[in-house]
Amino acid sequence: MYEKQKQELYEAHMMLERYNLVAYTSGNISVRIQNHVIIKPSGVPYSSLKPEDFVVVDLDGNIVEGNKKPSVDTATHLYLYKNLDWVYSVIHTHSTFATVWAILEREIPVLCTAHADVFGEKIPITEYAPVGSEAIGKAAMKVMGKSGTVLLRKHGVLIAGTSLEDALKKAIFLEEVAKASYYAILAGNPIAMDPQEVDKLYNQYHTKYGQK
Ligand SMILES: O=C(CO)[C@@H](O)[C@H](O)COP(=O)(O)O
Repeated sequence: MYEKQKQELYEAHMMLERYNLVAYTSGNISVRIQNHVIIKPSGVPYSSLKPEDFVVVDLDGNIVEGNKKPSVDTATHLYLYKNLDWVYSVIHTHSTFATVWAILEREIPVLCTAHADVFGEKIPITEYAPVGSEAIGKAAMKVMGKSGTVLLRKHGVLIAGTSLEDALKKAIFLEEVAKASYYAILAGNPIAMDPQEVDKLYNQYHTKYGQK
């Protein structure tokens, strides 16, 4: 089933590795196709991951196809798909600088234009939630805004996207923004951007930037 989508999902996982957003087995991506979700198998190192390893589950978490155990974060991903109809891809990472903010239990304020462009709001942080159930998804939804991007307290990052490409882009830019903001705070006392300017940049970026 879904050979093309499994190949795309495999390549997306390789992108996470290429951008140094994951290490060894950490993190995972899923995509939704109608009532099915394709997700990374649990605990398989990126170096030995293959497209045919990906697991197809239904929205209740029952395995539809695959001979490996699905990601330990499957319930988290499914919670977002079941509760947010615009979500077609979910990414979880422990990307280093974003996780530093999560460990420090601090949301990321909007300090630079790249943050305003892509996310259009601060990156919020969830309450602490344990791995392995819907708890992380529930905690994420309590604080999630229009960016679909949250820091998981003491854990890492959770991103909801309208597509695999949208979620990947946010995962990559989040780490860039988390890194620049971390260094800015280390070096001085940066001031958060004016909310009106943030809205303006966000709207411009999402309606005019690139090949639109
Ligand atoms: O954060 C966690 C577990 O604490 C996960 O992201 C693991 O890092 C990857 O789990 P699998 O997707 O391989 O089950």
